Amino acid sequence: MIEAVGLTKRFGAKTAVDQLSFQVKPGHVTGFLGPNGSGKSTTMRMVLGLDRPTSGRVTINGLPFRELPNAQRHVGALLDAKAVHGGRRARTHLLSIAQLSGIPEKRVDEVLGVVGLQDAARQRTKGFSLGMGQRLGIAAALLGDPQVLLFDEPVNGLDPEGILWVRNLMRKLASEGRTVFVSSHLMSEMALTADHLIVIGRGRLLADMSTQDFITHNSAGFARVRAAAGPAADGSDGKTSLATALTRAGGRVLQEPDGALRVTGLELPRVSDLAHEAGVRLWELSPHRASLEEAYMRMTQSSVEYTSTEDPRAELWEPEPLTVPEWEEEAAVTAETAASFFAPPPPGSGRPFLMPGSAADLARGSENTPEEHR
Ligand SMILES: Nc1ncnc2c1ncn2[C@@H]1O[C@H](COP(=O)(O)OP(=O)(O)OP(=O)(O)O)[C@@H](O)[C@H]1O
Repeated sequence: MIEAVGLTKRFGAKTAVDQLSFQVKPGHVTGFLGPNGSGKSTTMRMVLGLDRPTSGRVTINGLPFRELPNAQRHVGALLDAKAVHGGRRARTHLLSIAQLSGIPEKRVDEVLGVVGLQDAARQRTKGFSLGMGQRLGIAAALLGDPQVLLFDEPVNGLDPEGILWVRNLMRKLASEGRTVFVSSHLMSEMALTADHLIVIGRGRLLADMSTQDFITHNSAGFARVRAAAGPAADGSDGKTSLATALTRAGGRVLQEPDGALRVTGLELPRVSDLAHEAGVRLWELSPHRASLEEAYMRMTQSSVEYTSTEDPRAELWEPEPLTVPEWEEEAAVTAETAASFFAPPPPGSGRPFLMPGSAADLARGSENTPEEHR
């Protein structure tokens, strides 16, 4: 088991990892998720004794990595697949690691076979593709047949077949009772691979729960409804009349980019009845589930360190003025609205974790401002 308690790492004024506490248990694939720069690699480096924590501690089976007897035989890791001498052949690279750790030569050929590089064994690694490099890194991690495995972005550069292979390999390693800790920023991939998720943003813990619980807590149901173009029966704008009727009936209404409305808090038949009563014809009424990827993006959005700006194209075009109907403001500003869509708590159990930057946090005042999560 890997255990972090109050783990913190500062680089000068930069706090890369901030009071992280979590456990990674054997027999499971634990996904470690977070946006670019959120502190995943730094955390993994501290687990492996490559960076020293500023405060707090992290142990593997109760001991810091550096105090583990014959650590290389118990812990395998893929951190940076490019950290290989380009002039070396793949087999020679693995053989040198094996010899340093007292691992028999036969094992080198075994792992080359496991990762599908047997035919490239005698090629120099500088000619390797990104995907081949990843496979070689995974082979190195498997050399000592370790009980604890860490993989930093193992599917980087792999084709779909390679991604599927890594997914199955992680699951197989966990099913053998090993501790498997895998970092990624791809929520969709982790949802398929990991049983448990640890999500961080700006070095802080955002979620630590089973993948199933994460899905249940974060993929909210909603209805998509689209008013027919043109005026309603009373001559008013159909979409506005519909949104007003839905909001008055207790629904929460948000505008979709394509002009449809996203409604939570009302059953589909009720939406249909309300549209009928308002004299609005519908072109669409359908049930939907917010995707896990979307929930993850919402959760981590205020923790994203590197964000792009719009390309103004040197003022070659004028942005269109934005008109916000009255009902939209009413629906969008309540804390309940955002909280219920972004992170619906399970019935009777309260909120599972904080959603930095959500309207709910803002409504609570300075207690959880986005600034605090930096
Ligand atoms: N040696 C270092 N010196 C200074 N700052 C560092 C150092 N290593 C990491 N950082 C900073 O710490 C923060 C966390 O970086 P880290 O590489 O751990 O994030 P990450 O989640 O692994 O990102 P990515 O998904 O892009 O790989 C970043 O802001 C990074 O610039």
